[in-house]
Amino acid sequence: MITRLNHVAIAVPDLKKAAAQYEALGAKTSAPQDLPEHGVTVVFVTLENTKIELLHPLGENSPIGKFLEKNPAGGIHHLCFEVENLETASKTITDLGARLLGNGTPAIGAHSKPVVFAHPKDFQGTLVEFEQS
Ligand SMILES: CC[C@H](C(=O)O)C(=O)SCCNC(=O)CCNC(=O)[C@H](O)C(C)(C)COP(=O)(O)OP(=O)(O)OC[C@H]1O[C@@H](n2cnc3c(N)ncnc32)[C@H](O)[C@@H]1OP(=O)(O)O
Ligand SMILES: [Co+2]
Repeated sequence: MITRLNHVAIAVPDLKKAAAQYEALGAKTSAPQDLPEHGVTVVFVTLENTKIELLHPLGENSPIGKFLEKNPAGGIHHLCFEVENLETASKTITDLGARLLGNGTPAIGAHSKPVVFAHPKDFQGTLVEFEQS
C-alpha cells in the first residue's frame, strides 16, 4: 500500500538561498513554481532516491506562513509517501483514528496527482502527505 518516499518538504524563509545551497552541493533544482491553490512557491531538488520540496509562502493564508512564524529559520514541514491506492490508504488512516485534512477530499498536488494530508497531531507529530502513485 505505502511504497516510496516521494519527497521531504522543507519550509524556507529564502527560497533562492535554499536552492543555491543544494545547487552548490551538486543537486538538480527546478525553477520556482507558484502553486496559488496551495499557498506556496516550490522549488524541487531532485536527488537519486527522492526529492526535497523547498516551500515558501505564497499569498496571505499560506499554511507555510504560519509555520515560518513559529519556525523563522525554516524547518522540515512534511513528508510525502506514495500509496498504490489513495482511497484505500485514506480509509486505513481514518480507521486508525487519524483525521484527514480538508475532510479527506483529495487535492491535486504539485505532481498533478491526488494527495491527502493526515493531521500531524494524529501522526506522531508529523505532517504526512499521501500521494497516489
Ligand atoms: C499539495 C501541494 C504540495 C505537494 O507536495 O504536492 C504541498 O505539499 S503544499 C504543502 C502546504 N500545504 C499543506 O501543508 C496542507 C496541509 N496543512 C494544513 O492543513 C495545516 O498546515 C495544518 C492543519 C497542518 C496546521 O494548520 P495551522 O498551522 O493553521 O494550525 P496550528 O498552527 O494551530 O497547528 C495545529 C497543531 O499542529 C502543529 N503543526 C502545524 N503544522 C505542522 C507541521 N508541518 N508539522 C508538525 N506539526 C505541525 C502545530 O504545532 C499545532 O500543534 P500544537 O501542539 O497545538 O501547537
Ligand atoms: Co508536499
